[in-house]
Amino acid sequence: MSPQHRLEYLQRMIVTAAQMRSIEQRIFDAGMPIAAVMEKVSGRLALRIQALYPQPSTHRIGVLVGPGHNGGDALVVARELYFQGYEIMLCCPVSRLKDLTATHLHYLENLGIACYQSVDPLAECDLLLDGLFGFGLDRVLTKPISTIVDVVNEWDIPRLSIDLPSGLHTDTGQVLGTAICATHTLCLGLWKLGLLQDDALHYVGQAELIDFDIPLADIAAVLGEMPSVQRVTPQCAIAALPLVRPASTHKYKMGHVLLICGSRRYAGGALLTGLGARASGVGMLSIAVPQSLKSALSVQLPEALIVGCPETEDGAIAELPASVTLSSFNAIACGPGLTTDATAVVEQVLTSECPLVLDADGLNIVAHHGTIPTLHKRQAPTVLTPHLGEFKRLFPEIADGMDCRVTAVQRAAKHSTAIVLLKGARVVISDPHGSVRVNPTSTPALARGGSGDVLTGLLGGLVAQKFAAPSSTTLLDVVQAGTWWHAQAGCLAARKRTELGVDAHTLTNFLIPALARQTQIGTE
Ligand SMILES: NC(=O)C1=CN([C@@H]2O[C@H](COP(=O)(O)OP(=O)(O)OC[C@H]3O[C@@H](n4cnc5c(N)ncnc54)[C@H](O)[C@@H]3O)[C@@H](O)[C@H]2O)[C@@H](O)CC1
Ligand SMILES: [K+]
Repeated sequence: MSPQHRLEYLQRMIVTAAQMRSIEQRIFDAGMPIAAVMEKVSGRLALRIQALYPQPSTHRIGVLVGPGHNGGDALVVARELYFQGYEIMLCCPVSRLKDLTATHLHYLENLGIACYQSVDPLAECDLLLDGLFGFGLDRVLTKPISTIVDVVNEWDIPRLSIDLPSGLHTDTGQVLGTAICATHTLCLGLWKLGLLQDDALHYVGQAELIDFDIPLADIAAVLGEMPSVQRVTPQCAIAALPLVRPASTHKYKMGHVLLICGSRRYAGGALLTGLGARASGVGMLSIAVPQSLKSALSVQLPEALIVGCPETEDGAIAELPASVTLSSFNAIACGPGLTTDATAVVEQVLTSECPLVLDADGLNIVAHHGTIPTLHKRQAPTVLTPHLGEFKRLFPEIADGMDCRVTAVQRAAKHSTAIVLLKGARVVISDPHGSVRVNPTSTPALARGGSGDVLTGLLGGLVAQKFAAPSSTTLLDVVQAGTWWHAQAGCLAARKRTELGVDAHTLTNFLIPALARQTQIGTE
């Protein structure tokens, strides 16, 4: 495998602490000495740290040393940086160290490097390395370590965590008492699940993977040939998008999506969903809205077929006109701006045999009817796109006390037989078989009213294209690709316009530029 393919493969992998330990054990059992692995890891860490924090602007580095091999890594990095001319100060608040860690500490002390139990002498450093705990952390931090963590978090000094910020649970990303709030996290070998949990993001800072040549066979032996939990990468997202259209195609072969959205109260939801669907490249776009929105929407989306529907007194869609045949569409996306008055329409689409993307009030109506029994009656695939509040309404038993978004979404998808996409800073998507995708790149600029409507439209258009023509791309692939694309548009818009400047309408204008940019990168 070429280095580029290896890197792409590693970027997709996610491990729990138990899986990492099994992989590590296989390497040791095969004959690689533990000390040699530590040297290798730390050599690569030291190179990266020098690139991120070059001399002379960074000169004095404080190193927090814990009892295990995370502390050992930190000591070997400290030794290498010392020989590169950095001034090193150690803080090791524990007396019982693992043997290898103790040996390295002994050598550093013999080199004349000062090691303190207190952290106070490190207050004037230019950079702090956090080697207190890695994936071996198994309980809540207590004094004096918890105090040290709290003290350094107050200092105005960059903090670089080795493997993961000390104090974070490796799998759930939850804070065990307190945790280092890192500027950078250099994750070793394989991405730890906890770094992809929303609760952890405040602590993780800029995260990077440091490859240390774990044999792929050992990864596959533990995670499987097709690991069920994966990160979304640009390559796999781009591969699932309908970018190359057959030369002799026509509009009906490129999918026909029906959007059902909007109400007099939430007229904008229909437009944003429509603009998202338009960007998907779908061959035909039909939008069912309350009759009173029809003329305004026709002006704003001239290429779409706008279907005016009878309205309730409050201006919600009362029913679909008899002229609409649901089975003639390749996909339906339903929900944004509907209000819960549109119950009859949602019931109607649920009984259709058309692939369905459900969002917003579409989800609330399903939750009201009982999620699992309602979805079990469906013949065609369903994609649910809840935010956390909607997820709790849809799956109250699963959401109750959930500490890991990945396992919660996995369970929700299995129980409901739908694809479940849980929105958040790190969107998690699972199919009913338990295959999970986590989108690792996004922007808080997307935390804004209407950006979900854009996603629903985009997904609707992509799903319609998938079902319009036979393809080997799975529905999960399509949903992860749409999620990635939406996030990339947010990132590009935030770069050009600041995070404040990414209203949902603006976001739709960045969908195509973001894709154009990424596909050039992806094919280079
Ligand atoms: N997986 C791998 O292949 C490699 C792992 N390495 C490093 O080794 C680390 C894992 O090493 P370890 O297994 O020694 O684990 P850690 O270094 O994370 O620490 C575990 C030690 O801390 C103690 N401990 C756990 N929670 C505590 C708490 N709240 N308060 C006080 N003590 C606590 C444990 O009893 C144990 O002695 C990784 O994160 C990484 O930095 C690298 O050295 C080399 C390669
Ligand atoms: K650490």
